[in-house]
Formats: sequence, C-alpha cells, structure tokens
Amino acid sequence: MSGELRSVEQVLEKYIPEEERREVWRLLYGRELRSLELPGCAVESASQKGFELKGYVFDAAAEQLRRPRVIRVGLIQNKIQLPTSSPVAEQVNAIHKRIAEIVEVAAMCDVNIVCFQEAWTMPFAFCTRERLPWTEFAESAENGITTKFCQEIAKKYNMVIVSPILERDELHGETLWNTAVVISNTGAVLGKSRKNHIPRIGDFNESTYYMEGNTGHTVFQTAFGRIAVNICYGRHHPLNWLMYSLNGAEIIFNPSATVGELSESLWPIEARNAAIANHCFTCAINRVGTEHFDNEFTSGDGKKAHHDFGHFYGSSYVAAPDGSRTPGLSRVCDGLLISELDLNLCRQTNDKWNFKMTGRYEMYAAELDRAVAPDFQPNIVRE
Ligand SMILES: NC(=O)NCCC(=O)O
Repeated sequence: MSGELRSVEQVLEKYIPEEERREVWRLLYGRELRSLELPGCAVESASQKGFELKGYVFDAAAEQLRRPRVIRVGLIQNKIQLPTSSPVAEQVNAIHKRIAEIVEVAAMCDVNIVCFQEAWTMPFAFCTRERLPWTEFAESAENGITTKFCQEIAKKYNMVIVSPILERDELHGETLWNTAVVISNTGAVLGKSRKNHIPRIGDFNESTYYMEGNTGHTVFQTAFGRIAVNICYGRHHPLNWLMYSLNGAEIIFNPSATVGELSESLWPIEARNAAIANHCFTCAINRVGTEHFDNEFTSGDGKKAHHDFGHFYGSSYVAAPDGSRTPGLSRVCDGLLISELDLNLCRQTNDKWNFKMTGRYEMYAAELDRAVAPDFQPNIVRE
C-alpha cells in the first residue's frame, strides 16, 4: 500500500467536504498559494513524457524601496531509468536523457534555478555495501560528464543548476564525496557543497563510501538569489540549516533519497520548520520508486536478506519563511514542481518575527564551546 498511495493531498481533496476544505488546507499548509499558470506546451509535453507538473506562487508584500525579487525554482524527482544491473554508462546516459526532457519543460516555464535529487545519476546503491560497480558512478565535480551535461543545459536555458552527484575528488587521492555541484546560468561551475552529515541508520550505509563533507556551509551568489545545499540527512540537523542561513542563504535546497518506513512522517516537518526558523525558502526533493539489486543484502537487524531498499516516496515540496508550503509532488511518479518565489519575503518575515535578532547566538556559541570540551560538566542543579 505505501508504494501506491499517490499523495496525501489527493486523499484530503477526495474526503474533506468542500465547505471545510479551505480551512483544513490553511491549517495544514499555511496561507493559500496561487497556482502558477503554466504554458500549454509545457503541460502537454509533461503529459506526453509521463511526469507530473505542478506550479505555485509565493507572493510577498509590495515594498517602497525594493522592487519585488521574483524568481522561479524547479524541483525534479525521478525514478532510475534502467535496471541496476545495466552497464554503468548506459544507466547514466538514460538518466541524463530523462532529466534533459524534464529540464526542457522547466525552461518552457521560465525556471531560473533547477535542483535534482541526491546522487541523481545513479541508483541509491549504498545499501549494498558493495564497491564495484557503484563507485564507478563517481565523477569529477569540475569536469565529469555529468557536470559537462549540466553546463550545456545551464547555458542553453540561462538556468542555474544544482547537481548532486557522487564525486570523485581527483586532486585528493580519488576520495569519494557526496557533493552538490552548483553551475551558474553562464555555464561556469560556481562551486560545490559536500554533504556534512552522513547517516548511520538502517540500510543507509553511506559511511562505507564517503566521509563527512569539508566544505562547511558555503552559500552561492547566483544571478537569481543566494542559494545553499543541505544534502539529505543534513535536514535532521537544525544547526546545519542555521549555518547556511547565517551565511546569507535565501533558498536552501535539500536534495534527498529517503524511504517510507524510516522518514516519511518527518518529511513534511523538517524542511518546513527550517524555512520558518531561518527566514528563508527551503526546497525538499526526494527520489521515487523501488530500486532492485541483484545481490541480496542484510540490514544487520536479524531480518531476512533482501534485494531492495524500500519505497522512495518522492513528495518533493517548497516551504516559505512564513510557514506556507506547496502541496507535495506525487509519492510514486516522476515530477517537476515549479515555485515562483518573491525573495523579499525572507526579510519581510525576519522583520516580523525577528528570529535572527532574538537568536542569542553568542549565548549558544559560548555554551556549545563548553559542551564540546573534554572536561564538560552539564549545568544541572541538584539538591
Ligand atoms: N540519503 C540519506 O542521507 N538518507 C538518510 C535517511 C534520511 O535522512 O531520511
């Protein structure tokens, strides 16, 4: 069943009586968002190519001294295209081809920044703990074939591309990293941001492949606003979001790969909470489908060995600093979610709620400094 329920929103639409629906929706999702009018050619192309296309608008109030800073982001969720036993190059090519189709539609909808899912060129094979062939999916962030592919489309469509890949760091002993490459709309590689927190839970055996990132909390100034990338498991760490925000991020992308039984009830909360707490937009993206591996693997929990990781539930969404959010894309199929954002909403919400001003960061910094010291004594008063 968990793989078949299309989306929570569809169930709400179906069963909540019309007269209560608006209010229920407001309580669950915040203020109502306008639907974005999408060009007919985009709607037609998405339907022909078999992916979901949705669009929403996050308005902000008009200001006297600043013009609206309106941009469009596109979030892409997708299944792998070929069986995991196919030759590596064919798997990568097939996914490139699929993404090219979806990005073409994003371009028809005037998207300025597009973000793909975590490790988007490959199956999420880290569950297997096998090396070959999976490490062969790793590529140079600066000049690998995937970066070249992204540079072409970035230039062609004048679009910033966030491309989360398995990186092979040729300058440092061919080390592997989980890395988001940020490609400017000019086609230049603007930089990269590595995954800071590596899961050690369930079949997420990523620590077998790569280490915690060493790029800190880089923010990228693009032609369409300041962006940052908090990769997957980093969304469980409020301080990770905070540091991107303190460095000035207006939009934080969270490209992910996560499965139903583990995290689906956390999914709608974490990125949305981060948007509220940090006065920024957050974009949570998850892959879809169930990926089958020829060799069985175990989870170290006494249960039987198995061939798949479970169901990746998609449900990609965008959340705004005022707590409003889009509905999610489907739990089961490929999709493109487009959101029009007025970035002025970040400062407007900051001026209203003042979380940055009231944050007491100096107090936390001093206490954290003490808490990580080897001779730390918890501050507990006892009778
Ligand atoms: N890819 C990844 O970090 N997944 C961990 C599981 C989760 O964070 O939901």
